[in-house]
Amino acid sequence: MTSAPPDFAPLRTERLTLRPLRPGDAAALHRLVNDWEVAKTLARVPFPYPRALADTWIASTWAQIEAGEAWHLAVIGEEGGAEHLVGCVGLTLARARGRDGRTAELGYWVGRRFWGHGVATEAAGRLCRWALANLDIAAIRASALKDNPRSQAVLARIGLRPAGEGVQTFLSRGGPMPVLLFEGGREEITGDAAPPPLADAAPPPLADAAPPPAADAAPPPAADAAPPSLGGKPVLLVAAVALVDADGRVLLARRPEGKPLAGLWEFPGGKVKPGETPEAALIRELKEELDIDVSAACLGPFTFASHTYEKFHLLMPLYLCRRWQGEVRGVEGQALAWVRPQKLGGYAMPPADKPLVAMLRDFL
Ligand SMILES: Nc1nc2c([nH]c(=O)n2[C@H]2C[C@H](O)[C@@H](COP(=O)(O)OP(=O)(O)OP(=O)(O)O)O2)c(=O)[nH]1
Repeated sequence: MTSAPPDFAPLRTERLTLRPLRPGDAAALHRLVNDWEVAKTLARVPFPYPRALADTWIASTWAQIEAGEAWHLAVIGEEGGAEHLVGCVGLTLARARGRDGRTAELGYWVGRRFWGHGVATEAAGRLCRWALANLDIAAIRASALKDNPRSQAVLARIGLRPAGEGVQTFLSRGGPMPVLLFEGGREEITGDAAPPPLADAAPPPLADAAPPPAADAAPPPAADAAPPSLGGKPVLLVAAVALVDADGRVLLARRPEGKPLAGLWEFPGGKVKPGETPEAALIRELKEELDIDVSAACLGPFTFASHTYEKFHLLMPLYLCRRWQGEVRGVEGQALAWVRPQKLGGYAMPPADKPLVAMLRDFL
């Protein structure tokens, strides 16, 4: 069994820290969970809860994090400058793949004296968003006892939706109990079925912001001309690139937690700012995001995406680039993957990218 704490950077929320459990948490954990009001809501917790079980369980959570099987974390709050254990939250990878990919099972409990403050929603929501952005999962499942409306409300607030009923064995209750099942995908939980264009990305002009007057130029648009829109939605112009290395592999970058569509893999790039050309935007983005220098001459127009999201219409020229200067690195801490064209389909990507992947596979 693992004897060193797992390598896991704590997750923070406004009021809480989620970090691996420590041996020193065992006494507080035992005190909080060896409470009938808490234990009776939990399937895998016996009651009474033996003190020694706290030590064994903490050690087993380390091994599970190291193995990439489950992430059970201590929820730590602060009171009067001192840290204290408030509860636990965990996600366990399901063995079987669901329809859209792997799923993880969510569980949590909060010590009775911390009830009623939104702790479970804050901690479980944070862990779910982290997991969707960093693990290879497409959905999260959970269950709550039929007679536990508080927990059902927490799951609904995180974005999980009812998914039927079931029966589960509860150690604490000594037998099978009826439960309600819940499930949520990336869109429900991260709330970005449709990433809104950010304020600074308000529909960029498709031409230069202030074209120099020229004698033979076409007449400027009337001052009250509507901003570019397609199908009644503002246009979001994004420039992206398929960087191809000497082995013919394509670079994908993972959208980090906090951004719309977090956890999906994309072609590096970003929004074209007012007054920029797509090439200039890409050169800037590649420096900012990957620390490489690319010249416009090395950006070959390849194809484009035209996709209607709920709040905007995305127009995204995709360039091909085989030459750049510098070592590619994820400056913003984003995960990167060099992927063989035939394997691109195995990466969850934004809906707009699906046709691009098929074209790249055929072309490369
Ligand atoms: N870069 C990139 N964006 C994509 C792809 N597919 C896709 O739908 N998009 C969408 C997601 C976003 O709504 C938008 C890109 O916006 P972004 O927020 O990543 O742009 P940015 O890098 O300028 O971000 P920021 O500085 O404003 O945070 O385009 C893709 O393959 N690459």
